[in-house]
Amino acid sequence: MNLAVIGVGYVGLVTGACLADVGNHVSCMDRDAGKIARLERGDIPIFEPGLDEVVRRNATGGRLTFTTDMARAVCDADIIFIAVGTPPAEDGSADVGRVLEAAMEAVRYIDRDVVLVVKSTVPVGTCDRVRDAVQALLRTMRSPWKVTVASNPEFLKEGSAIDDFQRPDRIVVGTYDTASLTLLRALYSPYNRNHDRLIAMDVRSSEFTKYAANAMLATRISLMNELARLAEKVGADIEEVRRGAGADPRIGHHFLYAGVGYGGSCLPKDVSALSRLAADNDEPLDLLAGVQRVNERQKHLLFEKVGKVLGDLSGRTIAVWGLAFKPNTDDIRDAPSLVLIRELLAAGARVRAYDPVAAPGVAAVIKDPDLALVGSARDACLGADVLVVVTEWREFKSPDFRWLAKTLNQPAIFDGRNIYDANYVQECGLRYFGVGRGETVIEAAVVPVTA
Ligand SMILES: NC(=O)C1=CN([C@@H]2O[C@H](COP(=O)(O)OP(=O)(O)OC[C@H]3O[C@@H](n4cnc5c(N)ncnc54)[C@H](O)[C@@H]3O)[C@@H](O)[C@H]2O)C=CC1
Ligand SMILES: O=C(O)[C@H]1O[C@H](OP(=O)(O)OP(=O)(O)OC[C@H]2O[C@@H](n3ccc(=O)[nH]c3=O)[C@H](O)[C@@H]2O)[C@H](O)[C@@H](O)[C@@H]1O
Repeated sequence: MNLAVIGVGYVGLVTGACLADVGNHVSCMDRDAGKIARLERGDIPIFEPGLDEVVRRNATGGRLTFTTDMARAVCDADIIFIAVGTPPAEDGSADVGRVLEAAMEAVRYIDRDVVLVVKSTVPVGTCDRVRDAVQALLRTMRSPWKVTVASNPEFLKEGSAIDDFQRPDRIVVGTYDTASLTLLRALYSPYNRNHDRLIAMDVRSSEFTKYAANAMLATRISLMNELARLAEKVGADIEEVRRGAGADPRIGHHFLYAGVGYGGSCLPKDVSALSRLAADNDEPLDLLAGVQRVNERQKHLLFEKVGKVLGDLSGRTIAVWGLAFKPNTDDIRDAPSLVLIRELLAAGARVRAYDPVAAPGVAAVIKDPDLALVGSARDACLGADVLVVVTEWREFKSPDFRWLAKTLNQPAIFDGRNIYDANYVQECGLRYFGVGRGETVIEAAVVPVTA
């Protein structure tokens, strides 16, 4: 099929590249000329494992092209995907302005009947708005073409986006008519062969499903983070609790990790947008308000812990491992690391931070002479008092603890992701502070620090 993808970000680029990889011809359009120029040179603007290979293969094969020109992008297209951003507006709702704008601009240039698929995450009712606006435009233009709108939210995760797209748990499609459902079913058939993963529904339910899923995920994390705080107080280890509770198949082991709060471009903004939608419809979601509150508080946890142990942070040097909001991405949108670093700097500390890929993003948003973004995990620890682990990149999982014990001035690790064995770390000569891992461990480990 001939496809156009409008908005070439984490979702648009993965969608375009993967759909080209199964034989479609995909034209990817973005209004960011710098991004398109890089893509045309074969330079992938985001870090996403495996993406560069799929993009190169399909660009070389002539199935994947990039442009800033909407007319070029949509000519010949049977299906147009809208994958532009839907960032939070001031009141917490999702700003769907770019979606409407992109849809209207695309429709101006169509040269056949098309299905216009909204892939961006949008509040319930947005596809109705897009449909109405587009129909009005077609009437004004006296266009001979028919545009059918459909909803097809994306569930991929950054860091495993290619695999998630190619082997989806489910493909949710919301349509107003059977013809567009038939077309989308055909488009997704390569991912749907052995097991029917396509879940067809009405458009509003499809839009809602995306928010419900992210709200559910955020709720699990906030509940675990809240339980972790209590576990610490009552002398339990949240890691043991996670293993025990998660063994119940109704609960499951996935997405049950206590940590430094959820970040990224989606869970925070989608929970906030859903809360806004609920309030606007006089059905406030009390539970989600708590989920958000817990998450905001959790982002301060590491700073509080470091302060509790070191006391006055002024003049201290803190090593930070991990800046991206999660491993295997360079995305720092709403990353807990930013909250921690800003708090440390405000308290007068110096920060030496390392991330395998996300440092340039942080350098662009925090410009402070007391923040050094260094080239390796070891380098971050040189001259540092303590080490704080914020993102669980694989390369941080098994460090040389004895080297750390010798190198850090006040040998202590604050493990924001509970990736280390507390006993072993302590045996190696470091104090250990995890998340929700027992007040007894913490109490025993805390020793006064001399300046
Ligand atoms: N990042 C993720 O993992 C996921 C994101 N989503 C949703 O997908 C949507 C896109 O998210 P991302 O890919 O992360 O965003 P992004 O910010 O990485 O990319 C959006 C792209 O759209 C372009 N754009 C904006 N307005 C445009 C317009 N009028 N015409 C042409 N291009 C335009 C921007 O220049 C940018 O390159 C959002 O609604 C998000 O909630 C859904 C699932 C996963
Ligand atoms: O709508 C979206 O954009 C996407 O949002 C999330 O994907 P993503 O933000 O890429 O990353 P996640 O793996 O969900 O992690 C989100 C945050 O939660 C944190 N997290 C995750 C899992 C966990 O057990 N504990 C925990 O603290 C991560 O560290 C990270 O900060 C969802 O998982 C995707 O299904 C969805 O498509």
